[in-house]
Order: sequence, then structure tokens, then C-alpha cells
Amino acid sequence: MDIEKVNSMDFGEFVDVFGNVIERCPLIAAAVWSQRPFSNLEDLEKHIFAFIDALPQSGQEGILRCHPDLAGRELQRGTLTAESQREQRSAGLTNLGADERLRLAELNAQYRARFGFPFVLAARLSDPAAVRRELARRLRCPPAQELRTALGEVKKIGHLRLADLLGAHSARL
Ligand SMILES: NC(=O)NC1=NC(=O)NC1=O
Repeated sequence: MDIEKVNSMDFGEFVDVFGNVIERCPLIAAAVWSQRPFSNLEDLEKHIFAFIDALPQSGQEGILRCHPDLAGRELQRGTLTAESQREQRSAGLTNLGADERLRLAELNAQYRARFGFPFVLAARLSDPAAVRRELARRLRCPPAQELRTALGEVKKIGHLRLADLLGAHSARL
């Protein structure tokens, strides 16, 4: 899909296509649509990220809370979005042993209790051991710093999903 096609989309089509670039936050695509035309993938991505950066902290935390836990209940129940299912599978999280899954659930619960939002990490770039290591490490970070880190991961996930949608596998992360 080229950027001319993107710029020609009406509101409904644009939100249909880009509504899950940021997990379960179609409002972001809806808000960004009115800023078209976009010069290229990077420009579209820049507008999506600028919307996130401009939100108050409560809004940013709301975006994080739209993310399903890694190897959590939604994965077990099969209620993940298609993108999230693919990402979690590619990270090797769909066939963990019971003990590994329990360990992650405990760490996720500790993380959520401390920060008030779920642990978010671009799973596609990761694997079970790295997820556990990062979760244990970030659990000890100061809240303000952790919010920034988590939003950075949301952007990495968004970048990868956009690149898939527009077929431009840009190397930059
Ligand atoms: N809590 C999360 O990090 N969730 C996710 N990361 C991904 O890359 N996909 C997800 O669903």
C-alpha cells in the first residue's frame, strides 16, 4: 500500500486499516486522519506518536491499559487481537510451560500493582527469557521513567504494525 492510497482513504476506511496500530486505540487513528495528507510512512507514524506524546499522563496510562498482558489470560482464552496474537506467538509466549506462565503472571501482577498499568514490551523483537528479564528489571524503575519506557515500547509495536501495513520494512526502530 503506498502513501497516495492512504491519503485517499475516507475516515471509515482509514480507521478500519489503522485503528489497531496502537493496540485497541482506534481513537488515535480517528484523530490523525484529519491531519492527512501524509508525505510517507514516517510522516504518518510521526503524527500518531505526536498524538500520544501530547496526551496528559492519564491518557498515556490509558493507552498502556489497553494492552493485554504478555502470556496472560487473553492469550489463554484466545481473545487477543490478531496483531497481538501474532506478536505474542512470534515471541514464543504461546507455548510456555505452566511454571513459566505462572512466573510471568506473578511478575505482571507485581508490575501492575506498582505502576497502575500493564507491562508493555514489543514482543515481536523478544523471547520468553528476555521478557522475564526485562519485566524483572523494569519493575524496579522509578514510575516517571517507566512510563516513558513503556510508551517507547508502544511506539515500537506501532512502528512494526505500520511497517507491516504499508509493506515498508524500514530497518530503523
Ligand atoms: N503487554 C504487552 O506488551 N502486550 C503486547 N506486546 C506486543 O508486542 N503485543 C502485545 O499484545
